[in-house]
Parts: sequence; C-alpha cells; structure tokens
Amino acid sequence: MSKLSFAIPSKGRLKEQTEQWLAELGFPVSQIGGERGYQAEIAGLGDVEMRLLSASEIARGLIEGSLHIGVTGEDLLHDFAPDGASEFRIVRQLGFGGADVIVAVPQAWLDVDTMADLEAAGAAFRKLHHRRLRVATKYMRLTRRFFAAKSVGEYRLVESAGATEAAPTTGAADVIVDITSTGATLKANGLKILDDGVILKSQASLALSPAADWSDEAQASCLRLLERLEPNASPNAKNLLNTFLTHV
Ligand SMILES: Nc1ncnc2c1ncn2[C@@H]1O[C@H](COP(=O)(O)OP(=O)(O)OP(=O)(O)O)[C@@H](O)[C@H]1O
Ligand SMILES: O=P(O)(O)OC[C@H]1O[C@H](OP(=O)(O)OP(=O)(O)O)[C@H](O)[C@@H]1O
Repeated sequence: MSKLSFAIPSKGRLKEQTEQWLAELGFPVSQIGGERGYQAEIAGLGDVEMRLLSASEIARGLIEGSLHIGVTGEDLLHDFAPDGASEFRIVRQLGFGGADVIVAVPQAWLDVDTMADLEAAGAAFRKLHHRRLRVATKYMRLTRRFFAAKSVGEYRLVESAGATEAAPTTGAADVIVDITSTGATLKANGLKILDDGVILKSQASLALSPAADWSDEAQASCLRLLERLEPNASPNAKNLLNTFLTHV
C-alpha cells in the first residue's frame, strides 16, 4: 500500500455534503459506474487512490490502518477506537453531519435526571428485580468509557442494530445511548436526555490514520492533498502532517 488511499462516504447522510465540500474546493467527485458505482475519481488528485465506503467502514479503515485519510463521523471514529482518541488524528472538522451521542431515559423516570441518579436507580432496580438495568446502543465502546468515567456500573449493555429509541417501549432495554440531531426521534419515543448525558458532540471530519503504512510516496501525496484541501492553511497542513508523522 504505497499510494495514498483517501476514502469518502459512498452513501447515507455524509455523502452529499462531503461531495459538495470537495466540489466547492474545485475537486468534483465523479463516481465510476454511476450513482451505485463504488469507485471514484477526483480530477486534479491524480496520485490518490479514491475509495467510496460507508461512514462506518471508513472509521474502521482509519483505525485499522487500511486507509490513510478519510471523511467520516467523529462518533464512529471514537467508537471504533479501542484505545480512544490517540488512534486517529482529526485534520479538520467539516461543519456538517453534526449530531450528539447521548444517554436518554424514559420521560416518566421523574427521579432520574443525571448519571448519578441513573447509578442510584440501577442499584435500586437490581435490588428489586435481581437484574441490572439494560442500556441499548450500537456505541458499545463509547458507552462503556463514558459510564466508567461517570462511575456508573449498575448496568449491562444490549447491542442494538437500529431503532434504538424503541428499546424502552418494546422492553428490549431500559435506557438508550444513541445519536440525535433534531431530537424528534427521542421525543416521539417519550425519552429525555440526562442533564450530564451528552457523551460526544460529533460532526463529519477529515481524519488521518496513525496505523497506516506511511511510505514516502503516501506522505508526499498526503501533503499535496492537504495543501489543496486546506487552501487557507497550507503552512498548517505541512506542520500538521510533520507533527502527525513524527508521532506515529
Ligand atoms: N441524525 C443523525 N442520525 C444519525 N447519524 C447522523 C445524524 N446526523 C449526522 N449523523 C452522522 O452520520 C453518520 C451515519 O451516517 P450513515 O448512516 O451514512 O453511516 P453508516 O453508519 O456507515 O451507515 P450504515 O449503518 O448503513 O453502515 C453518523 O455516525 C453521524 O456521524
Ligand atoms: O434527532 P433526530 O433528528 O430525530 O435524529 C436521530 C435519529 O436519526 C437516526 O436514525 P435513522 O432514521 O437514520 O435510522 P437508523 O437507526 O437506521 O440510523 C439516528 O439513529 C436516530 O435514531
């Protein structure tokens, strides 16, 4: 893997705005094979291997090192990184794809407004029902880290593959951790965010992979790419890459 691999979202929420951001900088993306083609070219970025992948795959690729640079949601990067934020480098937050990862409980839980209340409720729940409160989420690592930081241990995780906000109503779980932007889904499902329950304020970001194979060719291409994508901050791009590479 000597050529620089640069991944952008192939579908979903972040695709259109990523392409718009690149087009505004003068780099229109053309998808090879039309709308459903998963290969792409960006005119003017000749020495870069473009990859079209889902936002989740991009986060995983950056953490594992199969990609050098990519655009994805910070929530996904944080969640896929087993050891936390040292496993990726944010070059630039892109100002779109904004959403918060939050802890929410049923509105009817009048005594539970904070993470400390949740821990107390979990202890009481276990005494009464002889089992732990269940927290439904797809953000397994983020949830574990946040709950530990808040000294909440009276819970067990239930992995959710979608429609997480429905879990308290269907009985699949008692509490949820999920992403929210307008708050409409939480409201529709009778849930409230805990006062200190915002785990992460996420947005789409351009990120580098410390785990990738940074050949001389990849470094040189990355510097050229950053200088083009950061037209107002070229010296910063160079500093950023140098600092980044000396810490890899
Ligand atoms: N309201 C929102 N709900 C979910 N994700 C949002 C929202 N607003 C912004 N995002 C961002 O978009 C990302 C999800 O995008 P998308 O659904 O395309 O990705 P994905 O997880 O790769 O998809 P898939 O689950 O199909 O693999 C989130 O991780 C988050 O960074
Ligand atoms: O705060 P809101 O604006 O209501 O947005 C939040 C919801 O949007 C996403 O779900 P989506 O409908 O994309 O389905 P998904 O569960 O398949 O991601 C996300 O998982 C939340 O459920």
